[in-house]
Amino acid sequence: MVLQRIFRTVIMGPPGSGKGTVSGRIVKRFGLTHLSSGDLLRANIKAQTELGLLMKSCIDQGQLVPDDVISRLILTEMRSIEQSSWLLDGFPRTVAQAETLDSVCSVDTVINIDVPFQTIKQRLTSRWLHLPSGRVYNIDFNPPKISGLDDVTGEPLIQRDDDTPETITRRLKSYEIQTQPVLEYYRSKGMLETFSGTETNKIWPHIQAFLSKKLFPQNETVVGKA
Ligand SMILES: Nc1nc2c(ncn2[C@@H]2O[C@H](COP(=O)(O)OP(=O)(O)O)[C@@H](O)[C@H]2O)c(=O)[nH]1
Ligand SMILES: Nc1ncnc2c1ncn2[C@@H]1O[C@H](COP(=O)(O)OP(=O)(O)O)[C@@H](O)[C@H]1O
Repeated sequence: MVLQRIFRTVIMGPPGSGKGTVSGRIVKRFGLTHLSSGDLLRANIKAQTELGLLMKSCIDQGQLVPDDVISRLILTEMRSIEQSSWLLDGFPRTVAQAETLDSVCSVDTVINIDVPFQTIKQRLTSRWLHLPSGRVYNIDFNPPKISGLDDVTGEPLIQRDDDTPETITRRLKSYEIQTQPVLEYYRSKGMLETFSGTETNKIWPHIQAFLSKKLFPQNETVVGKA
């Protein structure tokens, strides 16, 4: 499917709401380039860059990394894919970050996945991750074909150091205090589209229909006409 113009979207939601899972589906269905702040930070930690080493303790404690650090990282990455349509996952997480993003580009729409915190807590302790690609699994929801191994590469999966019950509680708190105001920021600009539920498979068809309409308005069926 070829897009007629550059399309930029942000996906938001509390930790564990399914942003990575839905992003994978959006990439597959609409061919947007996925930019994930969490994946970028984890790649830096894995490669033991100076930035990665500095940020690891912050992330493991369930705190947000400083605005200037993550903004620089994301904007550098964004510049390298300037001519592509993209999907930004995990950024912005503060109003200051949203303002920085606004100052460099215009975003077409913001997708907000709204899942109750109680549902999330269960999910995150059984999350498994393929670090190089960011592919996520869950032992209850979408287990890998072979336990502990990535379906595509056969490489080992890991559990994130910040997916412990105590850190999850801290991340949810920081979401409430620092990130929920970003929803208000986008809502007041008329850019926010919220999808609520407890199951990704039920939320996904609505997101897919919404994006189809945004990306390919010419394909919309005209109801009521012969
Ligand atoms: N049980 C269950 N797990 C899900 C569902 N959707 C996603 N997950 C899992 O929940 C965890 C968090 O999802 P993820 O996409 O990583 O969320 P993110 O932190 O918002 O990016 C992963 O282990 C997913 O496989 C769902 O509908 N039900
Ligand atoms: N935009 C951001 N601002 C500050 N910290 C961030 C940002 N994105 C990611 N991080 C850090 O990386 C951690 C993991 O992010 P992510 O993979 O997006 O996790 P989650 O599953 O919590 O949505 C966050 O808890 C935070 O410490």
